[in-house]
Amino acid sequence: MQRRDMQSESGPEAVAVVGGGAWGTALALTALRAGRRVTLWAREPEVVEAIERRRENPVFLPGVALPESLIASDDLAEVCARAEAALLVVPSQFLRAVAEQVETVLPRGVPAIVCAKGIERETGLLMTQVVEQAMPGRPLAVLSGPTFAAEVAADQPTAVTLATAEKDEETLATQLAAALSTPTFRIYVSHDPVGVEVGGAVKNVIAIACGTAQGVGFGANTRAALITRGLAEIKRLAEALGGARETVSGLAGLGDLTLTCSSEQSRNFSFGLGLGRGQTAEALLAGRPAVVEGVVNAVTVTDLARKLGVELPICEAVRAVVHEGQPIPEAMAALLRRPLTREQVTLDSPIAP
Ligand SMILES: NC(=O)c1ccc[n+]([C@@H]2O[C@H](COP(=O)([O-])OP(=O)(O)OC[C@H]3O[C@@H](n4cnc5c(N)ncnc54)[C@H](O)[C@@H]3O)[C@@H](O)[C@H]2O)c1
Ligand SMILES: O=P(O)(O)OC[C@H](O)CO
Repeated sequence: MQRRDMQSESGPEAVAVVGGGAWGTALALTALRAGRRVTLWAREPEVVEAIERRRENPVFLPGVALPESLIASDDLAEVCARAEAALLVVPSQFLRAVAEQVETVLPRGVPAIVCAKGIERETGLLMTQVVEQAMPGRPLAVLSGPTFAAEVAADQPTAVTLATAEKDEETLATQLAAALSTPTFRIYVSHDPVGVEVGGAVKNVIAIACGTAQGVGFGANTRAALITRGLAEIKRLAEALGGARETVSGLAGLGDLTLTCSSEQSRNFSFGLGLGRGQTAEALLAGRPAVVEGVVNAVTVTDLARKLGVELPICEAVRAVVHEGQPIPEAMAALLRRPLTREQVTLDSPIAP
């Protein structure tokens, strides 16, 4: 593919960020740094009030100073009225309901960019498929990759993937990438939303497995095995859904998997760590405002894989431990008892520089 000068594309000036959690707040800050006018919708009036009065989101992203130019509101219509692009940044299981509301107030033809990571429980649909139903006919993209909100907010160098749903949406993808990139937030363009989204959903579940392994006292060997075999699970599911294995080797697959599986900053990894140390899932989740997507996605990805006849043994083990009460040693023994098999590693096609 020919390389294009993305800076020359003109994109949206006004951006609505729908979702005032950690990631929505960090993305709002990034869009401001990229020179956009940004409005942020938060569901909780106390979050809106704290941003407007104290210039901070103490509930979801404490300690990060937010500039005066960030306009926050709990009125979705006000936030979306003049937007030229909308970032949808609510947890996966709430995305449909929120997208349906956004559809009623976002001007026609304005693109929606999905920033949630997961699969919908009731339908088994990917997030862009959910939004296609909730906001029919909208130009659509998905943004994903290795991004801890706090590090993005701190302006640390970060790279992500932005994929458009339609192959012929090259202009949309490049415009959005140019509009939201900063000197430290580097957006690569892809045309494989399926590969991008499967990576984002499944890595959360594998991160729970890695945290659990560390929690019970296993070290680097076990983590490397889980990451590598977890990547194989992502590739199998992505391919079964029509995605490309090359995408899974990229930022939204291997990149995000490596990040989330290796750091206690990850909510999913630290949830697993707690499980491995003997805490219950209920106790670990009680009273926390932040989402641990891998908990529900352990069910959604395995339900989907079972329907498609795809084997995801690590995700199944996480589901059994978190949702079915299987003791961790039993789940680990079952994984290790699986028949020995050939390691099927096919080379990806050459990648453009
Ligand atoms: N935090 C990160 O570092 C990060 C990075 C990349 C992607 N993501 C993804 O972004 C999405 C949002 O995560 P986050 O980290 O911003 O959330 P968060 O854990 O910081 O906050 C929880 C969010 O859920 C919202 N919420 C709670 N109940 C709701 C309801 N009934 N309806 C609608 N919204 C409701 C809250 O308003 C809040 O915005 C998730 O899919 C997550 O995987 C997060
Ligand atoms: O904290 P986690 O585990 O939800 O991960 C956050 C982001 O998805 C990392 O890319």
